[in-house]
Amino acid sequence: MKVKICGITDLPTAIYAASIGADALGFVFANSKRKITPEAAKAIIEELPNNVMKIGVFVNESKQAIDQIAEFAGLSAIQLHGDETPAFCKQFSLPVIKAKSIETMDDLFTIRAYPCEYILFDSPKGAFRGGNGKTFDWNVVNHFSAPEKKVILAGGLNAENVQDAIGKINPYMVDVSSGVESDGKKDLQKIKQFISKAKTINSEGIR
Ligand SMILES: O=C(O)c1ccccc1N[C@@H]1O[C@H](COP(=O)(O)O)[C@@H](O)[C@H]1O
Repeated sequence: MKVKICGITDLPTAIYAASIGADALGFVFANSKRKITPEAAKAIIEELPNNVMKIGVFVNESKQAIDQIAEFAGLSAIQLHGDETPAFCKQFSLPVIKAKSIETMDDLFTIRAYPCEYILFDSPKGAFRGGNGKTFDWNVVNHFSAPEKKVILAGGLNAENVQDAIGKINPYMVDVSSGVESDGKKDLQKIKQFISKAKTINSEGIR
């Protein structure tokens, strides 16, 4: 199972997560308690191995700003976590992850129209557009099928629930932010536990 650790704001955490198997790291450029400047993200990204995906998280940002930050910081993919349309998502040369808040089955119809390689299922928005540490009803998405898309599961995941989530949904990747923090800061022990749990379960949900 692939793992993304989101909301990276410092180099030691990024290096540690990459060294123990994180496949992707997320840098939030949107309004968030984890917001990072393009300069700080660039300084971290320059030190990371090539095989780790460097994902920029944006909410209702302009294409021009996204392109500028992506090139400056050295991003390898773009996560659009706001109200971006399918036409907006189509314009980028980097891979796009379109995030969708899931409440009812209707939310699954709209996501199929997005011309994106990746779709990300998250909880309904809270104080911020994402990163609120809340789960959603996984039953809504556990029969979702779109063979041409890679599904990323997010929203309130942690070391205690990630194996159940994988067993139920069998996503391409799991994404966590709040669930690997203590007192609002990334917790290396929690990152280690999360990655270890996510990577010791197969697609049939067998540990
Ligand atoms: O992490 C944030 O602060 C954030 C802010 C704005 C948009 C998205 C954000 N993060 C994404 O939110 C989900 C769920 O995170 P959590 O594990 O429930 O805290 C995840 O996709 C993050 O990439």
